[in-house]
Amino acid sequence: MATAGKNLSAIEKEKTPSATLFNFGIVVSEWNEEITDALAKGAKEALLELGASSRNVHIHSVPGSFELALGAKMLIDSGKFDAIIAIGSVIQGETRHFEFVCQAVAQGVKDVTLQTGVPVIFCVLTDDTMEQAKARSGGKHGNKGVEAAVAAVKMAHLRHKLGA
Ligand SMILES: Nc1c(NC[C@H](O)[C@H](O)[C@H](O)CO)[nH]c(=O)[nH]c1=O
Ligand SMILES: CC(=O)[C@@H](O)COP(=O)(O)O
Repeated sequence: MATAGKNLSAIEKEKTPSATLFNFGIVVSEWNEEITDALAKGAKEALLELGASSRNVHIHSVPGSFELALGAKMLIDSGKFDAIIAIGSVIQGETRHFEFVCQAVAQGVKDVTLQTGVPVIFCVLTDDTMEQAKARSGGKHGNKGVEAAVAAVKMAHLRHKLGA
């Protein structure tokens, strides 16, 4: 199912554990900050709705999506977080730079989460247009930050349950 068939802001509370026990780091790209700020707001609000306390949700910014993987690794290395949400918005420009940034951030986030064993949730919009990005950061398709928050809680809970 494509995003168009989903409400990214839907939280199925009966299927989502409590966030009360966990500490969350959110690393946010400054590029397209209208979009990334909206994603971060949605993610934080969802974490609080799921029981996290505000003092256990820490938001840090990086210049662009390419830096998200290293930013996530820095937060993980602090030893303070049970899960990380990596937030970015990459929008196609005139050149192939879009392809390289998208590939780098996807690969980088995957590498960091697998190397460390700490959940790093990929909340990076990769859109052709600003309109598509707006639709997925609080617009007609909901907010991908909410979806990412739910994923972060589920993965933190699974890691805690398995003692991983
Ligand atoms: N064009 C976008 C970028 N580009 C910047 C890179 O992410 C990176 O910060 C730079 O190459 C320096 O290393 N970043 C986005 O997040 N979104 C874009 O649309
Ligand atoms: C994703 C990008 O880096 C891109 O937005 C930059 O724009 P351009 O390809 O026109 O240089």
